[in-house]
Amino acid sequence: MAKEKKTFDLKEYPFPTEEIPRLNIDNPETEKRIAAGLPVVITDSGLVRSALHWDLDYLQGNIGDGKFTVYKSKNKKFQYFDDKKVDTFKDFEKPMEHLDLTFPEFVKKLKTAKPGKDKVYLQQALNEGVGKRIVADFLGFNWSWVTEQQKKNKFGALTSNLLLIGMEGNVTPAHYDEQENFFAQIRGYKRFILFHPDQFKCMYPYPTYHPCDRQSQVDFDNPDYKRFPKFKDVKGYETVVGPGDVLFLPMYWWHQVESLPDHGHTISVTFWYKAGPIGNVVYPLSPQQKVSMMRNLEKMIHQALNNTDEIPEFMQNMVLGRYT
Ligand SMILES: O=C(O)C(=O)C[C@H](CCCc1ccccc1)C(=O)O
Ligand SMILES: [Zn+2]
Repeated sequence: MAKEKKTFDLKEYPFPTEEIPRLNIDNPETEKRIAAGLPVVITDSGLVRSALHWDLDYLQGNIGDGKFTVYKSKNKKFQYFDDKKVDTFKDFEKPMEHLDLTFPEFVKKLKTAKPGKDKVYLQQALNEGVGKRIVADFLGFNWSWVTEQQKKNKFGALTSNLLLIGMEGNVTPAHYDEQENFFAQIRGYKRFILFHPDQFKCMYPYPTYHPCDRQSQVDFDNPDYKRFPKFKDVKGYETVVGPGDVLFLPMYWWHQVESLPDHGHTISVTFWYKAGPIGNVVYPLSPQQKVSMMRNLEKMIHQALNNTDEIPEFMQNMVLGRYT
């Protein structure tokens, strides 16, 4: 008997979305979608079968007594920013605070946070510093399947497994990553809203030299349609992943991630892979290739002018009235 479809009371956004297919690992369609660079929720993969018992107590007792990267935000949004680019933007206001806490310190903050007060989000790459039972759980992941997918789809090297422990209601605002990602959900429920890379014109990312490079400037909770008029035309895909689900999140696909309110804290692990070799170029270029090209051109102009203040006028002089 098929599992009854779980339904959730989800916040409405001002754009249409379609459901991302949920397919069993043995369904031939699943590998077809991965090969086509399309998102898919893979059920029954057992990818993180050895971690499904993880909860705060178990992790606190076994993850080790090192420090963990924890972000603190005054609101529910945890917008990533690149520390290395902060000083090129004098008036940049950090959207969240970076703390280094022991696991017990993190758990205490998570458990004593008052609603609407500071929220916290642990985001730490799993490395050899963890306790031996966590190492054993990590070795118990379904590495044969995920490594087979890496090879079949000619992904590059595995770069990191990020452990994510978020409070209910935490939001990672819309952004894209330059890596392929198998996102494994261990505990709690996360809503993913995705947009195809060809929606770049509706998402208005920050400039590449900005600390929030790769992040959309549009606030989904209060879109500024004057500055970002094409956001009105955006269309997305969405799903809610629960324990044991794995979302294949293809490189350059935009995504916003929300730990469902009122469903408790969430625990997830990412499997990020570098892009594979480019191979021969086929025309017309794909949206992903065009985004990569735009990034390279922006970086070249930034380097050549060697002055961020001159970039807007330079770019506008090149395009306005000539290509518009
Ligand atoms: O797995 C993904 O790609 C996600 O976006 C998951 C997201 C947290 C990601 C944090 C982050 C964003 C950008 C750079 C480095 C780290 C969540 O689950 O809240
Ligand atoms: Zn991401």
